[in-house]
Amino acid sequence: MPAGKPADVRGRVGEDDDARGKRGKAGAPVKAVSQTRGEPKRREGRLTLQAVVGDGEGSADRMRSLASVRRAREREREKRKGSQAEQTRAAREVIIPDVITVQELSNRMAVRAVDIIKMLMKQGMMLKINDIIDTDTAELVATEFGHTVKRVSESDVEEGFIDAEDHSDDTVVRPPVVAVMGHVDHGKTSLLDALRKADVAAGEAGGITQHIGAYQVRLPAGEKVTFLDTPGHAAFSAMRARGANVTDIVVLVVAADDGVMPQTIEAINHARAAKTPLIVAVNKMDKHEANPQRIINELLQHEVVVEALGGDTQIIEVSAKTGLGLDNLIEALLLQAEVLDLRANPDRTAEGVVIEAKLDKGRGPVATVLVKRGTLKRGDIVVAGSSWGRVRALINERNEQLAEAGPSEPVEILGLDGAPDPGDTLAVVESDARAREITEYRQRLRREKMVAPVGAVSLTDMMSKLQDKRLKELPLIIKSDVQGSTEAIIGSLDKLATDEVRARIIHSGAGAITESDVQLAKGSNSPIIGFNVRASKQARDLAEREGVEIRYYAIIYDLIDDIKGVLSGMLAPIQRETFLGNAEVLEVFDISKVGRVAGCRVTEGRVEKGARVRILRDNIVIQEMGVLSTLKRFKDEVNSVVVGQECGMAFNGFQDLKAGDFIECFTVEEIKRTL
Ligand SMILES: Nc1nc2c(ncn2[C@@H]2O[C@H](COP(=O)(O)OP(=O)(O)OP(=O)(O)O)[C@@H](O)[C@H]2O)c(=O)[nH]1
Repeated sequence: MPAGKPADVRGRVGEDDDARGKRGKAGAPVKAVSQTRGEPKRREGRLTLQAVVGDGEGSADRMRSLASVRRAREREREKRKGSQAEQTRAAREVIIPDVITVQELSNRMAVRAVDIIKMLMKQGMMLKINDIIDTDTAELVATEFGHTVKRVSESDVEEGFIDAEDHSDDTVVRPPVVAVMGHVDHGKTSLLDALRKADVAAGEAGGITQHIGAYQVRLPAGEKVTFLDTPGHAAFSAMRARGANVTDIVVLVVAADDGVMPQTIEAINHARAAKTPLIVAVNKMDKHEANPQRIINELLQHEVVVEALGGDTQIIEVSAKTGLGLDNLIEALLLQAEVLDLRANPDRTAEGVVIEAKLDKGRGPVATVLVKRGTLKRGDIVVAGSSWGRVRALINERNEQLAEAGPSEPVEILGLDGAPDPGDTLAVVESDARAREITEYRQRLRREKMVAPVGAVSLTDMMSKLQDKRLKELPLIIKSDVQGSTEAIIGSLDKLATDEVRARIIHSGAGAITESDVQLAKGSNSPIIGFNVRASKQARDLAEREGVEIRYYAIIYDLIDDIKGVLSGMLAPIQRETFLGNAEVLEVFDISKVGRVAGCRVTEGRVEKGARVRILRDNIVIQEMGVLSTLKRFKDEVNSVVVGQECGMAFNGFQDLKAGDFIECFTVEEIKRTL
């Protein structure tokens, strides 16, 4: 290596750091820079000075100066050792995820980033502060600095962040969260507006004054109902696609003068896929052409059975225009809520779901959060999606500043450092550091697309899940050019169904594949089948982002054949056993290191190493032993021993083996079944 190289390299790194320092990064790198840059110059200076002010004996002086430099270096090394000892004294357990930036590693080790960069440079790695290093490198660095290392998987960062599954402490009754869905122009918006008026404070000052994505109606008897006030199923399924099921009850609005329409059916399928109960509001009852009976019949065709017909769906006749039946609708909601027994624990750290979020010019990022459990308080440190912040203000739809918000309460929060996405979970964390750790991880995940979208939906995935026997139904969404083909496809798929496996059609219809279909697919874990139709650009993009598979077909036979293949994969394979031979146990020895060894004679057929064995006593199976791993003839390992020959077999873990037992040897073949 040329003599000037190290200084050159150092210089370059110094400049890099310097440049970064100027870009306004933390103070530490800047400080580190001056030292790094100063070091070689100082040394150079001393060298020259010693040489010049010496007693003129040239090379001797030079020798002395070199010696003194050496001593200086010695001292420096000692000093460094000392500081290293200091670091060792402050050794800590450094948590290292799969991927970490130099900066983050430096934070976690409490070591200057520049020192890490220097160390990496010695290993031949030229890295900058924001560069990512892998776990092995990070571990090497951390141990060099005298720390111990705990490796965690990236996703562990989120561990314990949210425990949405544990509802054991959900003891207090909470208001229901209601979404209004239905066909275009059937009166969703009008109904939501009319319902606002049911609020006790609606007429007075302090009524609902701003749209925040949801509002709470307070009823005279003290009950509350929370309405998501973005009508339609787009918002509902967008949230569900992100894994957030905030809606407890769906109000399905059907105009009495129009009846069940394509979007009514879509809404039914969305609610059904989310297992959310429906209440049907037959709207526009003030119109003389209103025909509620017709709607009951049409709903029946879509397996929505109203109470009058022995089903469990409440149907309420209303008019958003005149206010007719709104009391009944609210009563129906409260009744349904009671049946659902909706509960939450208000006395815990809050968790919620983002319903809307925007960047407000004056107020910065604003997110409406529906609190699911716990109580969200001003001052809480929260993480929502890949944003975080300290809650600066909580504002409700009446424009009131709140100190806290409890379960099912929608509130706008200020204080986040960015706008999260609707459907993102919000959770309170204990510290800024924790919040930063989670959001940095999530941002990185987003930036680098390090992993496929969580829970990607594809037929191949399905296949492997099905082989795990976790699923016996194949959920599908089918879109085709005309209703006739949809029906033909569904008819053919139905014929494939057996007692063990079947296709379950989550949603079907004629027309292009829409974003709503993709969201439904994501939320219900089903691939989309397009027959002679294509997905819109937005739907395609969304499918790609969310990892939803769309398969296109032009020939029904191909489609059915593919699905048949997937369903066949769902059938548990048949296990076919082939008998190889029997061996009688003559004597049993305990041999140290090897364990139980049986001296046997093959009485029938043959025994084979690698085949399966079980132990029989008086022709009764007393133990399955798995695979025969040790088979010896005299001293040699052999692969097979035939009838009449003696052999030794080792059996660990079965103490009861006795002379006179028989060892049955067999193979097992898994035979795939087809439909
Ligand atoms: N006569 C009568 N008209 C109604 C009633 N409810 C809504 N309308 C009218 O129906 C039309 C559509 O109502 P919206 O509330 O906008 O319907 P929507 O379902 O929200 O429509 P989109 O937002 O376009 O999906 C409007 O002209 C309303 O005035 C009702 O109860 N009676």
